[in-house]
Amino acid sequence: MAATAASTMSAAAAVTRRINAALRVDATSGDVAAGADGQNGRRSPVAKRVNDGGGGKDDVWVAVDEKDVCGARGGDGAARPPLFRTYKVKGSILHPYRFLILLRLIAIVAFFAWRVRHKNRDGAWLWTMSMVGDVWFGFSWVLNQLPKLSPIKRVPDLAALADRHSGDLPGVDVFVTTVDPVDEPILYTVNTILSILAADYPVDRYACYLSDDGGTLVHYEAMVEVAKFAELWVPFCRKHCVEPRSPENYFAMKTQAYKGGVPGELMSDHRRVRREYEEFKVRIDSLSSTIRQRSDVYNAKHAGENATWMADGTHWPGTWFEPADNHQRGKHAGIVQVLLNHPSCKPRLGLAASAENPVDFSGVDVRLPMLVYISREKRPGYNHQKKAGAMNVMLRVSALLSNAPFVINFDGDHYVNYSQAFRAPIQIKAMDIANKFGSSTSFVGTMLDGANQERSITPLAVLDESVAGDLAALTACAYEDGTSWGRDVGWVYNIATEDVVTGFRMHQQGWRSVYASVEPAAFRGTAPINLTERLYQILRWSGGSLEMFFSHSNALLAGRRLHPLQRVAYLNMSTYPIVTVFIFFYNLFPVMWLISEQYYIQRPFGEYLLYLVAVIAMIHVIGMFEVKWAGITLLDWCRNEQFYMIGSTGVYPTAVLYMALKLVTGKGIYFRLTSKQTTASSGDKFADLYTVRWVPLLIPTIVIMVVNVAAVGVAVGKAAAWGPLTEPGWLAVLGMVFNVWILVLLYPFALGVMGQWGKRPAVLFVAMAMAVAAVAAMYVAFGAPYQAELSGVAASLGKAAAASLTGPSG
Ligand SMILES: O=c1ccn([C@@H]2O[C@H](COP(=O)(O)OP(=O)(O)O[C@H]3O[C@H](CO)[C@@H](O)[C@H](O)[C@H]3O)[C@@H](O)[C@H]2O)c(=O)[nH]1
Ligand SMILES: [Mn+2]
Repeated sequence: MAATAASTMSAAAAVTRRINAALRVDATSGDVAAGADGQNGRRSPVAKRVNDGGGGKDDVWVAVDEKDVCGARGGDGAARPPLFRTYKVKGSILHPYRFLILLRLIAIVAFFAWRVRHKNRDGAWLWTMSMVGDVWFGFSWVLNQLPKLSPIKRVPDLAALADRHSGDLPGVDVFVTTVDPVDEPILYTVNTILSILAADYPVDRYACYLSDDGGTLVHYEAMVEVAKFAELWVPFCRKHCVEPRSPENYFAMKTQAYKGGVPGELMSDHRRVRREYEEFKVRIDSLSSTIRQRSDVYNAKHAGENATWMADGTHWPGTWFEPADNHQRGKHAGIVQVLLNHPSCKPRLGLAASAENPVDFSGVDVRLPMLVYISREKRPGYNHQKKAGAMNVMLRVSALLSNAPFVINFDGDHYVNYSQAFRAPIQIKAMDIANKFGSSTSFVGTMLDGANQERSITPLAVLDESVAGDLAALTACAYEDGTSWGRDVGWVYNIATEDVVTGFRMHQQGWRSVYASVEPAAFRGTAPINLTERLYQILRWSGGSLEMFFSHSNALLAGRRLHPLQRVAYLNMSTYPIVTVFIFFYNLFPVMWLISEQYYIQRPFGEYLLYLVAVIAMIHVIGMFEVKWAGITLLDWCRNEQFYMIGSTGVYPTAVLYMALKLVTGKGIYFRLTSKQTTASSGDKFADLYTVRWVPLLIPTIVIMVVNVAAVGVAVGKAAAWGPLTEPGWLAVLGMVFNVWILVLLYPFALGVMGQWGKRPAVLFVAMAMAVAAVAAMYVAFGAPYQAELSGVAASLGKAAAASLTGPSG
């Protein structure tokens, strides 16, 4: 059942992170695009586009009839389309899927019963260990499978909301975090901010905050540049309804259907804006050297100084290029700068085309939303709590400046991919209100307005002295001393995955979450393509998950407000790495077989094999069903399987080891920031893929690869020594299938550690073939005669094959 479990969990892993995503409080990951054809009677142009965009999936999803749920009647008595629709997987797919799950459950139980009845006498310890592993495999599979029994998604009709509640959309505070202009390339962050500033949401109802944990002047001045460039970019987006509104991604796109109102002007406007964007990028790129040069000039005038200077000729309060006291990483003052103040409530139209303004904005609202730069104070001796600490500072500062009832969070490398995305969660909230209080449009409107009234503070026109003092206090490290921040208030501290735990706390308190999907995908982000970087990232995630299990945020300890299936999902989320310890040892099992041929995991072998094949086949068929509605391709799924095997041979067992050490020694895990690139300016966007950084984390997987290549070699040797048609011969070949399977799963890893050579996979195949041939030859020359002599040909070969079959099957 080892093999079963491996694949059980491969499917599990794919979904684990997805579960995580669905449970996140921040909207950044809470959305996966999988459009469905809304069968609403009425379709506005936007709705139509949305539906067409996601077309072709209605062979999987059917709308749930919600008449009585959402009361499709407006206050005026006229029938209205619902604000969003709920879809479930249609019966002809769902029923066989559930039936298979039941069947597999029965098969597993039968398998356990059979194994218990056929206890191994020799090698009892091996048998016992593998039983423990199998029980855990089965249990974790159930944890993973249960929450997926009834897939549901909700698709908001954004146009319906625009029609009914556009006047009373509530306030939203948008938080962006960044740390380092190099590790997290500043170009990403700049695009994140621009995509937010250009979002299709009432400009006077949202504000954008950037938290810069590096406290660098480069980031601050980049935001000054962004505020300037936004005056062109945002009205351009509005005028031509472009998507997506992150310029880098927009300009990288091929042609698309025009959605704006003045197609005739697109060409020239596009050309103009593109040129401006290129110049803007050059300025962003050279910020670092511009600031250095400026600082050199000022420092020359002030003998003995080595400061970093702002454009206005004053010292930058944050970190300096040349670290100095109070101006270095981890030790500098707090900074809050409002770069764009809150706009007026009335639209302000732009200027007609002229010599200075080549782009005609005469019919376009040119207001921009509020933009604030924050760098919290840093002092030695404080645990700054990474992103969670930054988020909590933003919560406080925004409470003073805009105090919106809703927040959305982006990492510095995420962006808004669909400009209407901010409306979707609001829409679902509106629906929620309608379900509770009835669906009179104007009444729901006042309720949403009510939510907005929580904005008790009128936006500040100017930041006077007293506000500046308050802001300084709110960004100070000492502010949270002796308070509940990080425990019962705000983002949760002392955990590597603050997002998951914060979401968990909210669910625990009775907050409900909804899985909404829009087409095109609402938000997008980047993932590291460098192998080492990616492994460290999933090490942080899996380590954080285990920490969660061994903290008071354990799902078993949550109160009754947590939905039972949510509890199961969180249990799965916080225990998923454990199973890989068993997978790891199963993968190493061929070692036994190389040393000696005396080991069995289970007898009688034929039946054991039959059970294995059955449960493995079933898990894959179940996975195929999930692929159907997950909106991923078969290739995506295969890649997921591969990456899961890579993670479970090195990273996840390491996370378990770390956790065990932490429990014993009380020392936590140091988790580092995911570096987004190593080759900052090398033009080749795949350069990172071919950079190997040797770290101990790579070793376990390499060992497993070597062991399995050797096992293949021995199997080939056996087949050659005894002839492939003899019983020992074909058993050896059969056993090899499992080793090859492991190697296929680890193939991307092998390419990854080859670095530049990875561009030529043929090299890998040749090297593998040579290694296999060498081991086979060695076996024929030394191994076969020795073993034949030692234990008698027939007996030994039967067992050897058994070991090779069970060994790698994890
Ligand atoms: O001291 C710090 C460290 C990190 N960050 C920010 O936190 C975000 C996430 O950090 P990153 O290293 O990029 O982690 P990822 O694994 O890519 O991020 C995922 O996983 C994290 C931990 O679960 C979540 O916080 C993120 O939202 C989620 O996107 C980035 O915007 C960072 O700028 C800070 O603001 N301050
Ligand atoms: Mn990230």
